[in-house]
Amino acid sequence: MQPEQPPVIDFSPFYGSDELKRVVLIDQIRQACERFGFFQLINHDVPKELQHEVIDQCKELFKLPIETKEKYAKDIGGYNRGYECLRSQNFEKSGKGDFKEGYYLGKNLPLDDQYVIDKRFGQGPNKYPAELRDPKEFQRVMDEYHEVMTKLATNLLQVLACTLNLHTKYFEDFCEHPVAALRLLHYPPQDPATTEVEKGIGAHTDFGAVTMLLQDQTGGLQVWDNLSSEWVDVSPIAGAYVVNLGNMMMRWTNDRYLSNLHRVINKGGHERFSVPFFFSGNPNYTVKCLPSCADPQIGAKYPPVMVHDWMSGRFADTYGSSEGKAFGDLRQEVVAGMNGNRV
Ligand SMILES: O=C(O)CCC(=O)C(=O)O
Ligand SMILES: [Fe+2]
Repeated sequence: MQPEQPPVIDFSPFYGSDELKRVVLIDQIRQACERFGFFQLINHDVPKELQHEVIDQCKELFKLPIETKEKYAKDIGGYNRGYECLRSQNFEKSGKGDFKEGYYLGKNLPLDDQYVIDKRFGQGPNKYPAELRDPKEFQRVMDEYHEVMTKLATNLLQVLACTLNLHTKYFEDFCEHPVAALRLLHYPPQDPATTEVEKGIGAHTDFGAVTMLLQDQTGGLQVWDNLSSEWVDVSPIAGAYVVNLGNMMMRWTNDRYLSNLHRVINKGGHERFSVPFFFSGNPNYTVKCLPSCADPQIGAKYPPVMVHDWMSGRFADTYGSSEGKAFGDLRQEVVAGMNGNRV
């Protein structure tokens, strides 16, 4: 089997009124979710200028001295916001740690928000570094971008509902007051002479429902192609989102849709910037096998789980004392899913 890149899908029919084009869009997304769990989305409604501003602000942020960035460390103060230094994650456990630094942001919630009071996963205030050249502009760009991406994810979930023969509004409650994180990422250039062991980010699957990633033109992202058993590049397309489903969506669809392995190796000699947006839904929502995905013989393979519990558990796995699941564990989980009975 020849390796294949995930498909590029035109989202414009979502905004139009041509029913036939909508049906084609739904079919394309369904096939991509079953085959790869990955696709690239073009002709969405996120302004290109805002995307450029986000990448520019990333560059400003990571230029700050390490002592300044460490003042905003993710480990200080909870809420899953702030800076994570180079090598702080080690997905494959085989090398020195992933060669990237990151910065988590979310919706900037006040401390008296009920979800913050209830200590719901990922709900809280942002950290905006005061040392930036223009801190106010950083905040404006990130807050605006978070809002626009929340809307795009909500729109995409409407289409996903249709791909699963569910009502367009099926995921509406799930999309209310969502756990939604922006992760600004900076990958310094790797030494081209190093072995494959060195990774920008080691092979892993994402935890949540859907991830929508903005990447610059550097390249380096790869996804596992199960049919050819090879890593394939996800080549940068200016302005496009690399969309992938997370483990929660795989579980929700009873393994019908795939949460696929991906990794980054940045050997092009340039620094790389990317910004994944992780959408995981309302923390109080209970995810249980979708009605259209239950297996005729065995029904649901997994018990229901609350979004808050699922996300807290998966994050503890990755950032906890054991520093994450080994590649083998994650892989096994995904392969088990792919071999599972499909509806
Ligand atoms: O930077 C990328 O292209 C991938 C990032 C990623 O997979 C993640 O943060 O989960
Ligand atoms: Fe990822």
